[in-house]
Amino acid sequence: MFAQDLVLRQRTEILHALCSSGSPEHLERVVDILLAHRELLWEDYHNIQVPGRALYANARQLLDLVYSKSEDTCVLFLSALKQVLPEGQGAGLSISSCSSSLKQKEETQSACAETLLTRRPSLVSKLQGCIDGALEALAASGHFSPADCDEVKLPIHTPSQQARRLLDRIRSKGDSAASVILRYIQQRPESGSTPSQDELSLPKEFLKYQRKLSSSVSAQSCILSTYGGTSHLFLHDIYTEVQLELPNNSAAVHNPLGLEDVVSPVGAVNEDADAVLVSGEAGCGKSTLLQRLHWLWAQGAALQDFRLLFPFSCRRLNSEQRELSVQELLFQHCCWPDREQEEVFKFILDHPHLVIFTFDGLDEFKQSFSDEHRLCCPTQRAPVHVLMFNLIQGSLMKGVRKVLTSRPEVVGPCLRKHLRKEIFLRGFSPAGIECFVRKHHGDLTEADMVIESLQANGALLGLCHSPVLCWIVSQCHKELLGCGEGSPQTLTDVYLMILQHFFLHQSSPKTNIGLGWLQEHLQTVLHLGQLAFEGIQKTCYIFSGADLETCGVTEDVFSMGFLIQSKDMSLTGRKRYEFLHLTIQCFFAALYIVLSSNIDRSVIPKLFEVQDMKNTGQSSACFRACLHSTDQHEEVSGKEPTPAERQNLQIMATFVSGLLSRRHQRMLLHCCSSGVVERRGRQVARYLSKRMQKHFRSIPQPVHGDKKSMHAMPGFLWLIKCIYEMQESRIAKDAMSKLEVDHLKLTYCNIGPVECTALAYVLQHLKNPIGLQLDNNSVGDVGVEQLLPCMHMCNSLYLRNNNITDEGIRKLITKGIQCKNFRKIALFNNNLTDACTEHFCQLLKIRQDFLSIRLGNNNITSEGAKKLAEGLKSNSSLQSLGLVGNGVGSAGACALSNIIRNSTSLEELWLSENCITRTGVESLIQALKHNCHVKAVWLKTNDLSLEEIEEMKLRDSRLIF
Ligand SMILES: Nc1ncnc2c1ncn2[C@@H]1O[C@H](COP(=O)(O)OP(=O)(O)OP(=O)(O)O)[C@@H](O)[C@H]1O
Repeated sequence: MFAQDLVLRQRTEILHALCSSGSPEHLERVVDILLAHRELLWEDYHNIQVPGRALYANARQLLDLVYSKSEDTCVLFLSALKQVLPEGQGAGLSISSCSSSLKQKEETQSACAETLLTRRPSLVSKLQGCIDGALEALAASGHFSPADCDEVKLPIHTPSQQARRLLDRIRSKGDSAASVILRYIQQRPESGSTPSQDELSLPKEFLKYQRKLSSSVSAQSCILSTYGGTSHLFLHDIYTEVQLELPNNSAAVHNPLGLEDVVSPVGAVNEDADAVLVSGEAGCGKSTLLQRLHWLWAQGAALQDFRLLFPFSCRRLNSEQRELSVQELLFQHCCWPDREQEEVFKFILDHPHLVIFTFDGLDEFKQSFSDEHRLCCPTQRAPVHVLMFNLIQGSLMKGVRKVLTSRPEVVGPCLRKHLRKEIFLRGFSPAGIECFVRKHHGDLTEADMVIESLQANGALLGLCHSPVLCWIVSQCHKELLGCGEGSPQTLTDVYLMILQHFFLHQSSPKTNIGLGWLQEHLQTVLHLGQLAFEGIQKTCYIFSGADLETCGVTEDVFSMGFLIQSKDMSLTGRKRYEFLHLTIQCFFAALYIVLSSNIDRSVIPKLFEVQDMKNTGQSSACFRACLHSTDQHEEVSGKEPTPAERQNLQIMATFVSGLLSRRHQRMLLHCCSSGVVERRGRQVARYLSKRMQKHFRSIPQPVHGDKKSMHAMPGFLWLIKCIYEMQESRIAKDAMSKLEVDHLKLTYCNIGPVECTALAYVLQHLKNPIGLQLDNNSVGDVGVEQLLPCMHMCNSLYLRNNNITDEGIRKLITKGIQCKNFRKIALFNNNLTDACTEHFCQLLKIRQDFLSIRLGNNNITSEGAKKLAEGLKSNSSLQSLGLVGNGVGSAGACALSNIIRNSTSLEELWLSENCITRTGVESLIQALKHNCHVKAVWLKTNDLSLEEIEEMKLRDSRLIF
């Protein structure tokens, strides 16, 4: 449905949403946005805001005007409405399409007055807190009379209305009054991202171009593409905060990063570089985060230091065959200036700090990043990859800020040295999952039921940290709620659910009951599968009509929702298509491998050799050549896969494992002979086992006397995820039977809840218990819960820096108490408070063989220390207690002293950085007099003077300052 229709049909609801509070604020904010985008003219504004007229009448006038203007105006109006209305209030309002055709409005304003208009929404909010100062500045410069000031300050106006009246009055005072107010805001210390000096003299053509680009970016970013196939949804309605972290996420744990921190100075490691990288796994929300930034910029709500934002999609840049200059790249791929191109471009070149580029999906780019081919001249033509790499490293257009997104594997040292900073995107937090589900479901009861069913299924909840999976699960809530015991456990289960969901929506419910639905749609699956499979082989994610035709994909497939029309900011006019999401393309490719009779026997083994490809290059060539009857043989077969391609192949292999698992074989038998299905299933099981054995053999032998320790090699996590997809304990047992290590180290491996599920699934089959070291990952409370099934195989568990809270500890310790092998735990730098010490107290009371508890860098106070002391009182085994960097203070130290006095096991107590004063240390000294077991008490960086330290050192050498 078109936006104009929606404005008409929803007139009553819109009027209610705008006016029911009785305040004109919503209406005025919508008008601000429309004015800023020049969708309303100044006369329109006066026709709407008639003083003394009823609010409803003003709102009706606005609706009439918007409706009578154009589809574009209605699109912007609806999106402004969504932006302005409080959460939930605009839930029922929707939009069906968003046209990106742009109009050029008559340009009459001079530069500063123009800035006041285009920045009206943000200026209204900035001026609210400083109306008096602004009026003083205008009065001092002679632009405002006392009567003007009184008029603005009328007590009936709210602060935001005063700000609007002030801006309205400045309009009639001319450009120099406008420049006074811009300068005033700029000079305020707290003004943040205010207009710079340059803005005061921005050329007219540049401003026009800026407006055109902004409207274009706004139209491109307002709707979320995953909802494009079957329904339309405003990004603003569904966008949910995601977790952003700096590489050393200790700062983020205590101080989460916000969206604007992507370009803020926080975490910058190389001030000379201009490129920021946002990295994260497939489907974790990188493109959506950029889309949100684009949208906020176009609305004047973020990144306002940048006057121009050029959004690029690497996926789309792949199809650019021509050599281009930078100017052509910007204007042809993003937005074309209607006049004075040279002048506009020159201005851009002269003011790089006003410009930001975004490059989405660096991993999808066909060429790997390289800085070998240098290019400095912005008018020189070059292949697009050369241009892009030179822009990123700053040899072209130095000073332009760049935001890149990519999957992590793809970022090599060559790119890394050009990065200002890297930010990890970790998908949704548990609260984010709930928030997303609530936004997705208008119906409260339905949302509650979905949340409840997720909470009852830890594996699925873990998967939902990935926004794309959270979207699938929400989309398929009916299937989810109806499946009872058999609710999805694996990635494959979730993708099968969305497949079934789209198919069921397509046909009559009766015909699809049972396992026959796949058979019914087999031809469609195979056609889409072939398209996906061939695409993956050629690094092709965008398809032409001809590609579709070659694979037999017909028009009726579009309405199902798997394929969407590709967004394109360039104006080629040709229709292109892409899968709803890259992971869906991988899933169809996997279905093709599993179901097609044209697939060569060697494809599955080759797929599982993907990890070796980078070493030999040979397997990849074979894999590429496996495709039956392809013309691209020669073109593609000799080339080594890029890290991103390798990752896609890994995702496909994961799906192939899941599809060929015994639990899904029955469904496949409706489409394939049992011989084929079983043979392929056996092949997968054999290869998984073989790969795992090979992996274990590569672990170096320990030096004599040392424990045998294994640091996970690349591919280990992928292999265990494949094993988990198979859901056959026999395979997990077989794979683990040969692992003989004492310590398994998986630090800095991007381990989240999903990986924890798979780890626990395989580790529970170990022959002997191990130390499991998972420091510096994103395990979180959900991940902790997923690890519980393998706790009995862990003699020590290291979970430093993993975003774990007291709730996670509650579950962990409740289980840990029952696991007799479990004796050591390290939880440095998590989000723990005194509440967790209650559980440790229990553990200490019950387990007289527990050896070490490390709780450094958390938020434990004297109360927590007292609880630990209570537990220690009846414990005779603990040797080491670490509380560095908490806040136990002297009261905490005194409580622990009471324990030290009688302890026969404690050897080391870590109390550095704990605000302990002389009183606390004195009490420790007294306790140590009665104890000869304790070897060291660490007390560095506490509240002690140098003299006190010198004196106390002499009193007991076991105190370490
Ligand atoms: N912050 C968010 N709020 C709401 N939904 C989101 C958010 N992030 C992602 N999604 C949902 O997840 C889908 C996939 O996200 P997105 O395409 O941004 O992931 P990605 O990391 O770019 O994936 P890939 O690396 O495969 O390109 C989106 O289409 C959307 O439905």
